[in-house]
Amino acid sequence: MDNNEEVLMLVFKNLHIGFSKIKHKKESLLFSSDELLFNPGEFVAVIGPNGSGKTTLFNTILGEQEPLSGAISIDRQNWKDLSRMDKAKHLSFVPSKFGGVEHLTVYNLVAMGRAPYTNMLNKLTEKDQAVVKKVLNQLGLSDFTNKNTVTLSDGERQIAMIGKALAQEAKIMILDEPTAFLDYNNRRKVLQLLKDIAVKNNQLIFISSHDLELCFEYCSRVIAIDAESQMLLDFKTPFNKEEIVKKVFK
Ligand SMILES: Nc1ncnc2c1ncn2[C@@H]1O[C@H](COP(=O)(O)OP(=O)(O)OP(=O)(O)O)[C@@H](O)[C@H]1O
Repeated sequence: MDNNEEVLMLVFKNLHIGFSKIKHKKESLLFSSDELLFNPGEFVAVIGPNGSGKTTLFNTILGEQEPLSGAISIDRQNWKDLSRMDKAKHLSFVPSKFGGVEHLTVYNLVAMGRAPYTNMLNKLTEKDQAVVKKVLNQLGLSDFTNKNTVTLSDGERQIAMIGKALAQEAKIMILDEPTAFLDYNNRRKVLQLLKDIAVKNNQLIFISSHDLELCFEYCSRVIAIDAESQMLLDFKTPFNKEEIVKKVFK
């Protein structure tokens, strides 16, 4: 590839998102989108009213469900053609709520992010251990290494989950409502952390959120689901907040 050519990370090609015919029900389209390109280093918020399709969009990107039509490609490869392991090397996912698991330490949680690179026995190589250590340092989690994940606060646990995703070294990170269960300070802390990661690691990060003001403040791009026109709308900074809210939350 020509070195000057921009690498296109993720492309939505005329996507139609929704649910296909189930039993006697008709196919239900939630929204469609024109061609959209996402590049490394972007911090993208997916916003929209309850039930507009944010989780469905993430499930489609994650390959958990098929688009009604259109396609998603990553680095010019059709997402559908990649193996599960290859997908895990490209894309990490952080669910909204993780309550912790008894006896699972922060170190072991972060180390689980190395799963796509380890063998069947999940034995960490020196390189894997170095990545886990680096992530723990980067996120200020070194003092929590041996702490049980059930005993962490919601904020600490969310950061540990981001650590697991970082250890996965995927170019794209998707977080479903990462601030939903956090207090005001931790919301800001997590969003600042994600913003820094996007820039420093040159990663493409997607979050879904109902914290519109914070999305406008921290994100570099907002993808909004307009349920009325059934279209995905694309906004870049500087955001015209009033216009976006008016269009999407009628
Ligand atoms: N398996 C399914 N089959 C058919 N429709 C579904 C299915 N799962 C979800 N839906 C519907 O699809 C729509 C979009 O749901 P989705 O969870 O993606 O919305 P959301 O924007 O993430 O909502 P929220 O902000 O409340 O989390 C909703 O109307 C929901 O009822």
